[in-house]
Amino acid sequence: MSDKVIIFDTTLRDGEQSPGCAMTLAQKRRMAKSLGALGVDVIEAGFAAASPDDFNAVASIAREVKGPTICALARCNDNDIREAARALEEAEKKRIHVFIATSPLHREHKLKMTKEQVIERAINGVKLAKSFVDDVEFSCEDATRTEKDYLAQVVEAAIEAGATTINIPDTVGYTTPTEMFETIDFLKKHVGNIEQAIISTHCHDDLGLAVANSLAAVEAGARQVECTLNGIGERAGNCALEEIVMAIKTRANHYGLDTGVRTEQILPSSRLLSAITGSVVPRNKAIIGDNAFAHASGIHQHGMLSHPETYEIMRPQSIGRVDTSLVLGKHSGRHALVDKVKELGFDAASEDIDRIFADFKNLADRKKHITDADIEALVVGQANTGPWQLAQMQVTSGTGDAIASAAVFIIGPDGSEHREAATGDGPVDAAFRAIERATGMEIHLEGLSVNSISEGIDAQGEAQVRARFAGQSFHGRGTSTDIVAASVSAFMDVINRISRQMAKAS
Ligand SMILES: CC(=O)SCCNC(=O)CCNC(=O)[C@H](O)C(C)(C)COP(=O)(O)OP(=O)(O)OC[C@H]1O[C@@H](n2cnc3c(N)ncnc32)[C@H](O)[C@@H]1OP(=O)(O)O
Ligand SMILES: CC(C)C(=O)C(=O)O
Repeated sequence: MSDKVIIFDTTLRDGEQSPGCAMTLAQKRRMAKSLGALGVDVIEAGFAAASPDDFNAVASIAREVKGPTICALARCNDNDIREAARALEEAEKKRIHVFIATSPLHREHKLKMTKEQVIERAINGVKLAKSFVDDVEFSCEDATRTEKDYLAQVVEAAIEAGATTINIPDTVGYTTPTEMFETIDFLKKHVGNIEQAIISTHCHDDLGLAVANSLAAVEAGARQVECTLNGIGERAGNCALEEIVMAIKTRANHYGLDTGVRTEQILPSSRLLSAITGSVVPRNKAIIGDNAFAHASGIHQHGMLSHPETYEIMRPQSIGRVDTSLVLGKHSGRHALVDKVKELGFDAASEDIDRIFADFKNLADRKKHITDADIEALVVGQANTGPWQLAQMQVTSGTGDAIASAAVFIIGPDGSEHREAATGDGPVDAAFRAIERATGMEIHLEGLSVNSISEGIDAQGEAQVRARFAGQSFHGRGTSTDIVAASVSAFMDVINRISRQMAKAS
């Protein structure tokens, strides 16, 4: 049996079936290219018969995305299969995926078909698909609630009719890892021609078991896993691509298997999907959540500083993240604090670490987010203000042809008054330019993010600015109920940190 697990991505088909995740044609094409770069083996591009837009999405992905096999889903009905074949015409490598439900519930209440009628529809569907393409996948929808003997009969008939991949979906996320293992094992033992097809699995996450069930199927001999980026999909979602891929990679010592995924592309692809669908990844989400490689407690931070493997089973770079983050807060200890003091450019050996640590603990008890500027203020023993003061600011912006502009009035370190104005791509850009003019500092902006730190229409926004000046990195933070004011305050924070550093060095 091969030791490669085929990664079948269904973000654009099952993923799009999650409420709120509908994508436009252009967004699907962009996502498909990203999936190609990620190195998935199969992209299920859509359900061609569902709508003209779905048809066009499958057709354009088939035309444009080279590398992965492009797949289209179809019911066991002539029109769906013909539409799938037509949409796939220009694909370099193509697959038609036909399915029909096999469980008693679906047969009796939904399809209103007998066992024999379902088998007949499955055979006819696979044969028709086979008349268009060599690569035919057949799925027994709701397989995990289907009588095992009957499931084996359907699978055998589908392979006999020409299916080259047999998918065993846990359509409603009902099964358990042990049951999934037993189901695949049963099929291997009771389907005479099973060796002629690749066994696949497609698990939903209704009980939070999609990845565990997929891994159990793989342990039993499945060599294709169907999954979606960020785990999006019907209801609670599908098996998350990033989780299954990293589980197989990280526990290669256990599974002895591999995928062809370029894992360092996981985070960029995941972020693209979030941006496109607008669905935010929870902070604690495995692999891709903001906290997945963040450490906040002192004992863990000390371990991480001593050896990253103490508390990390994967390196953040392996999924495309720049680095681990040690987040300073009320649970941090002295080791992490000293590390941060050094990172900020101070000579920790000559600082009064006992005093700084005591002040830090006091501050952390009162403040949720401790920033670099806070630590710097603790080290230099001064409040995090000045020497530049923003006395006044006015911005204008609008839509269409309106030009964003800003005027600032800034008091310099020696009490001098600086009034400047500038235009920009938006009010924030205009304000930053005006501040640069007023202070005479040219800042290379590397990033700006604004997050809400409280709830409601009067929520506080927290802006974080990352910038470079004279080859050094600086961070600034600002808060306000006005996001332009928060951004400007963060930029002023950067200006002041640079000035303080320059004053100290001179
Ligand atoms: C588990 C899964 O994720 S399966 C994929 C689910 N995805 C989707 O449904 C998204 C795309 N679907 C659609 O756009 C629409 O449902 C369409 C265009 C496919 C069909 O629309 P309609 O013809 O209006 O049918 P509707 O969706 O209301 O009902 C489904 C019909 O397909 C039949 N059907 C369902 N599954 C299958 C199947 N695998 N093979 C054959 N027939 C099937 C149902 O019995 C029902 O038939 P009926 O109209 O004769 O009663
Ligand atoms: C069509 C099949 C594979 C499916 O999406 C499911 O059963 O969940």
